[in-house]
Amino acid sequence: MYLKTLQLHQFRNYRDCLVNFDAPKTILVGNNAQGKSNLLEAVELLSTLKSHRSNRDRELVLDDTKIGQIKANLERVNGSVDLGLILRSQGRRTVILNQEPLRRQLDFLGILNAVQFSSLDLELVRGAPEYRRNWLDSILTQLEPIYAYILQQYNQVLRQRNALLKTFRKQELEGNINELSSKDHQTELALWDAQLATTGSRVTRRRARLLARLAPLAQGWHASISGKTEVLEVTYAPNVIIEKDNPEQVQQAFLDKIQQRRIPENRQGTSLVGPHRDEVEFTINNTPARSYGSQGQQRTLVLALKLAELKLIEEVVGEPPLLLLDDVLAELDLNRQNQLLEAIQDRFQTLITTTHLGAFDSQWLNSSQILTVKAGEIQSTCDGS
Ligand SMILES: Nc1ncnc2c1ncn2[C@@H]1O[C@H](COP(=O)(O)OP(=O)(O)OP(=O)(O)O)[C@@H](O)[C@H]1O
Repeated sequence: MYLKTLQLHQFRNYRDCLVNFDAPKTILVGNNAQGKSNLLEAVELLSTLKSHRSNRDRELVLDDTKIGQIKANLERVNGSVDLGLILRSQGRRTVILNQEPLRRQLDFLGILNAVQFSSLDLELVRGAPEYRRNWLDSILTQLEPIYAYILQQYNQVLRQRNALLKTFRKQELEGNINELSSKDHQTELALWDAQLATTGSRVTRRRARLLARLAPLAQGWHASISGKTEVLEVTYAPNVIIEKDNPEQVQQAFLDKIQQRRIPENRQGTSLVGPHRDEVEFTINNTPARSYGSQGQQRTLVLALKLAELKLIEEVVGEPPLLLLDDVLAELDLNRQNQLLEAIQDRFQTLITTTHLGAFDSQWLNSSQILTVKAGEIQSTCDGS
């Protein structure tokens, strides 16, 4: 797929801006805080309807204005698509596909596919398990937009079950509980247990399937970037262990584990079983990458994960997704830059932000459109200037 134009109106620090992308690679160069990442964020929003930097639309709309807009024209194999997103500093968003506002946001997902790679992604290796869960979830949403709905349902059940456990715990501590109310609690909780198991097993099974496909791709890339000196293992460590991808069996495993954890759950007043406690483990040559990996190894690992993501989305969607490199290319040494260049060639449209062009391999510079970003405005930089 190919992003032909991007138009920003009152979005972040852009008042009005139109960008025509006329090469498979675009380098956005500029000093700090000029709006380079904001532009990638706009593409991310069109892709997932989420920004990894903000949950509040108020922050996305230009200060002192009420409505912001992102528009794009995307070329896909089966034709051209116009995407639009209206953001309000107060109030709901409007998503627009081919000039028609959509009732369901779900129908907007999966049209523009993109893989992001920023320096924050090192947290995938170093950070808390939540980063790795969010990473799996964002890939799944791109591959299978209905997953956004499945996850939302699970989180809703989890919130309600947690609220119930908290209330029971409070009543117990206050001594406000008798045999009858205790029975009522058990009955009510059993209903939520069943819902947690049903919705949770949908999440777990999808994450397991994703990692089964992603891990060998990441392993291949890691071996190639490290010159075959390192072996990467990517292992899904779900909170509820699944033996077979069978819905009934997974739900039963959930219910069994809930039963086992009943006492600590009641004591802590929160749900201890379910995919909100999943983990993904990375080991390099049998040592955990999180605690023992060197900076260089961790960077190689993240690059391998991103390349795996790119390939998998391409396989499943049937078209190469966009690649958004936010301030990471200049941090890669020339060997890794070249690996990346070889991997993407001209097949994956790539938008790259950087504060300086000096660290780029000349092959990158020669094959890219270079745009200068300054205080929310964009100028094209002609060759040799
Ligand atoms: N809602 C908003 N309205 C106006 N300006 C905003 C808004 N949100 C962010 N900004 C401004 O956008 C700028 C940050 O832009 P951005 O994050 O894209 O930086 P960048 O060019 O990628 O820089 P760096 O190289 O430091 O990452 C800041 O000046 C910030 O004040």
